[in-house]
Amino acid sequence: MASRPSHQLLRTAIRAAAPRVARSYSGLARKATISPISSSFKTSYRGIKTLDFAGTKETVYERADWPLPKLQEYLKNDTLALIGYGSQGHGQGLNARDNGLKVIVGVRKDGESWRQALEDGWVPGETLFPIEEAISRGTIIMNLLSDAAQSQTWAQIKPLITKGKTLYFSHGFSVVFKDDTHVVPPPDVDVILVAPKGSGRTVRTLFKEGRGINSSIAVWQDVSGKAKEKALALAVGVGSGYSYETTFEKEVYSDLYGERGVLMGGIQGMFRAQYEVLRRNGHSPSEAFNETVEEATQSLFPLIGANGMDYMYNACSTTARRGALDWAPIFEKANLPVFEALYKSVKDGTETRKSLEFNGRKTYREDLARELEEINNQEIWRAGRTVRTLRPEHKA
Ligand SMILES: NC(=O)C1=CN([C@@H]2O[C@H](COP(=O)(O)OP(=O)(O)OC[C@H]3O[C@@H](n4cnc5c(N)ncnc54)[C@H](OP(=O)(O)O)[C@@H]3O)[C@@H](O)[C@H]2O)C=CC1
Ligand SMILES: CC[C@](O)(C(C)=O)C(=O)O
Ligand SMILES: [Mg+2]
Ligand SMILES: [Mg+2]
Repeated sequence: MASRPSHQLLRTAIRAAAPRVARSYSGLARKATISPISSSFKTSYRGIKTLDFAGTKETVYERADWPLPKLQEYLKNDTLALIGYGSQGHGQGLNARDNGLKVIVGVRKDGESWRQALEDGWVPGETLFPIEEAISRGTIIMNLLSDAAQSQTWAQIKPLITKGKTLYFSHGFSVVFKDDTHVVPPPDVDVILVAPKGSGRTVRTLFKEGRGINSSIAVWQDVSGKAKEKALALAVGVGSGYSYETTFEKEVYSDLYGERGVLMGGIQGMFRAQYEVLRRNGHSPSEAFNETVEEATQSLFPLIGANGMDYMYNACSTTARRGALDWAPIFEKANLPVFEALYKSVKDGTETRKSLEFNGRKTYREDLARELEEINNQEIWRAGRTVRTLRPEHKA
């Protein structure tokens, strides 16, 4: 088994570093007029950590740096204007509201998002407004419109983002690909990024479980000198457990790449290819589905998630281990050129332009829904629906 730091070791390292961190945060505590941070370190442990990630030292910021009273105090004069109410708007908005922050939502009046916001308890005229009005009322403008809509609405939105406000994104897309999106923030506002590394639905469920999503944070423009601090506070506010520092560029390249690759497109393609070959060789739909998707998602992938690849291998037969070890490099070699092509397509803006064109259409919702319905009707996923009905938790 690969070695990893024990919790005991981690706790010892954290205790040893606590006084140094407490000192470095005492200045911050004074500026923010909050109770001295050193006292909270007596009861909670150090939130900021330098950890060794496979030989590279990186800094990770933890929620423990921002106990709720400190977070609320820090943002007490701010109104978070959350623009857009898709998956992230829902997750981040409800978490920030539950954290006691002042949050308002801005969406198109009477659109689908308006309806969903109403369902989640946002109140028209109090916490729910048309986009322009929400931006005017907010101090921290959280642009959570779809990436295509961020570009389309920029000309109307930009003049409302006045000096002293903070512009917040959850993706580096709009500002990094400015030649295509034309999103160039005003020079007199802080521009920050908090990008949860997971679906907005998970941002919400992990928060409700008392856990937190991993997020990337970055600063594009620091006018106040406090942009990073704000990003860290907001990351906690919207439900992050751990924040990893990056740049807008690195975030958008890795994110567009990952979702097209292993996270979504790659895994879909791999599942389908394996299933098809099983079917061509006379295996039944249930057998092909169980051996491809059900076992992966219900048994083996959670083992990787919990304890790593070696753990999953060791939980499988020696027969499986031998064969998988032999075939892994073959898959790696076959996939490497595909991933190289994908990264290039991301970095040169091809993926951005395709996304802007497609998701900028008036019919983007129906067009996406139509394609997803086609997938839903593929035999593999139809077979999956029946397999899932047999799960104990399934309710007829
Ligand atoms: N989905 C996720 O889990 C993640 C998303 N992100 C990033 O977060 C941001 C938000 O993404 P997500 O939550 O998925 O939202 P979506 O991409 O699903 O966008 C939905 C929102 O955009 C609005 N919208 C779309 N077109 C327009 C338009 N022309 N004018 C005004 N509003 C429009 C919709 O309003 P209406 O209902 O009125 O059409 C809705 O509120 C993006 O930058 C994304 O990359 C980052 C991490 C994960
Ligand atoms: C993997 C898709 C994602 O990047 C995400 C949930 O993190 C997205 O854009 O939705
Ligand atoms: Mg993404
Ligand atoms: Mg992502």
